[in-house]
Amino acid sequence: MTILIEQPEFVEVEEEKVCSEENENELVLDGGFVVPTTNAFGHTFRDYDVNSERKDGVEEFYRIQHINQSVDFVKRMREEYGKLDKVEMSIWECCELLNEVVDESDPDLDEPQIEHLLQTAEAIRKDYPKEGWLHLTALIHDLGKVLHLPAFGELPQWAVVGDTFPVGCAFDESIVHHKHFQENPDYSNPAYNTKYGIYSEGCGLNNVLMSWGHDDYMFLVAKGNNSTLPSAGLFIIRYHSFYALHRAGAYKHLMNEDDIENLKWLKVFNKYDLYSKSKVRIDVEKVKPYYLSLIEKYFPAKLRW
Ligand SMILES: O[C@H]1[C@H](O)[C@@H](O)[C@H](O)[C@@H](O)[C@H]1O
Ligand SMILES: [Fe+2]
Ligand SMILES: [Fe+2]
Repeated sequence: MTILIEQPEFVEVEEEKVCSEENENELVLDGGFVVPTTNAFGHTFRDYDVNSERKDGVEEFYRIQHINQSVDFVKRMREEYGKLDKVEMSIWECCELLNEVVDESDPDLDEPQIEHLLQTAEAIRKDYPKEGWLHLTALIHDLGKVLHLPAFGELPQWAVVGDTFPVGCAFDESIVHHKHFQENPDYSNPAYNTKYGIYSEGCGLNNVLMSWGHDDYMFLVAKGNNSTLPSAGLFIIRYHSFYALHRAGAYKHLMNEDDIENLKWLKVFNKYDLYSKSKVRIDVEKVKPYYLSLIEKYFPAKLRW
């Protein structure tokens, strides 16, 4: 197994943690973070079928997302947004901008996004106090949602939020509201609808086109601005919405060795991303200096977006 030098080492204690988290009944994460059993609406997390006030809106969101995310669309978006010619601003300015965005795909959260960023980062910081890169990754993982704002072309929600999945090969059954893929043009295209489609065994996720949204965009921003975040941090940003992989274990045949290593950290991260969503507010001014110091360490003062 190759471990890259700048890569944070996944020490054994943490490896055990990941394993114990796989036990469905395990409610307490080592380090003290207590996983709540219900979300702010009194339902279990990520339940897309329960009759909640958000159910219909969320399903409609996924219907449109599944119809429109195709190989052609993704290629166009990556090209357009890879230019990074829309806005110039700092990471913190972007955190503040994100306050304007409410995510229509999320059955568990209807708070402004900055709350979610800080809730995730502070929860993970408590349990992994030494991993500054992980705290910062948590703070910025959803910043790509600014794509929904006018200055970024005001992309519709289906091109910004929601779970992501590969395009160019068959859509896995484990993807939320899978039935709506039937109307996607790629669904009946023989070049794109087989297990491997345009990919090959172990080709590496880096070579796989993912449905377009805030994950891949923020990855392009971090890369394009020469962030020094370790590859596990970049991987978390890029694939945190890829639940078919990190939750259901689908598409493993496309992963390479680096992906397998990085996935361990993504699984750790996901607990905090998902279960820290609550109505508990964080005192922004109090924690701001700490995050500013991390931003300074891993990013330039101004970024191209
Ligand atoms: O609704 C949520 C939300 O959009 C998250 O930001 C995304 O990462 C999740 O995968 C998605 O299910
Ligand atoms: Fe996200
Ligand atoms: Fe998130």
